[in-house]
Amino acid sequence: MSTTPASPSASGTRVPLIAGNWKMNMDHVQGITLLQKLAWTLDDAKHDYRRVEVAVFPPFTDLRGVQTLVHGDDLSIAYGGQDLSDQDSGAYTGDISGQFLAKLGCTYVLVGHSERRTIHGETDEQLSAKLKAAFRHDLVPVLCVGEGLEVRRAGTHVEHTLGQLRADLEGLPEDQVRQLVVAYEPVWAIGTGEVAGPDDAQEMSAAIRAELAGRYGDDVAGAVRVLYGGSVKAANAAAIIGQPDVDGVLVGGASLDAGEFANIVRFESHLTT
Ligand SMILES: O=C[C@H](O)COP(=O)(O)O
Repeated sequence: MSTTPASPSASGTRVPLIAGNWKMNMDHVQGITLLQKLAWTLDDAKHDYRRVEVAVFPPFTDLRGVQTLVHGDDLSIAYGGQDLSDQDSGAYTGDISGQFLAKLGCTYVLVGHSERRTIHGETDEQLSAKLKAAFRHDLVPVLCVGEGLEVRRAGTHVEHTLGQLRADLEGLPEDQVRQLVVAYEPVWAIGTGEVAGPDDAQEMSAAIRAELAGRYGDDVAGAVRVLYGGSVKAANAAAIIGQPDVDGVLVGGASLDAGEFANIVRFESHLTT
């Protein structure tokens, strides 16, 4: 049964978002199978999508198939692109416009994932332009920020991550900032099995929210969802999302297994009361 995907309510209550980033995995056939399995598993568990929102970020080549399945089967799973160009059209070989993602029914788009920052050398200036491009096409950006191991060891991770946030949000109006999702991803914990503890996730999420409150006011800061990403599994998701300033998770490897990802979505059922 479909319901409109959840979003933060007008009262400021933040609906948790469980997002699966498939990265460069799953061709368009495998992607459909994975999404079908995920939807069936969550259906069997009578998952309430208004209570916990679910989104997937497949490779670009999967998006048309994902759109067809989501619409055809009336699924409540949202989806988005893993990146977008800061331009809308033109001679930019290999790039994908936000306009194309919007036309494919994407709700979200990842901006500044650490693999884009490190492997592709994306700068904060480019990411700031990509955020603006996303909003031009009514896409909700999931802005990824976070520090590498050396910065963490030096103890300057909060300052470093807030510096990225400030630079990326440069020039963005308040009404757009309030729609954002921010994902804190300590790079040293991505795909390594190393997980920042729930306290680390809370420390950074609270710092991000305080930064937003200082610049845009409590109302805006209270609306922005802050996710944690880095080796999240069903076994550690509940403790992380249980933190007061953590509003969900951005999952890589574990999102490629429908059963494991569904268990992360159902994190509330693993909470001890
Ligand atoms: O986008 C997802 C993050 O990079 C985390 O990936 P991971 O769960 O495989 O560590």
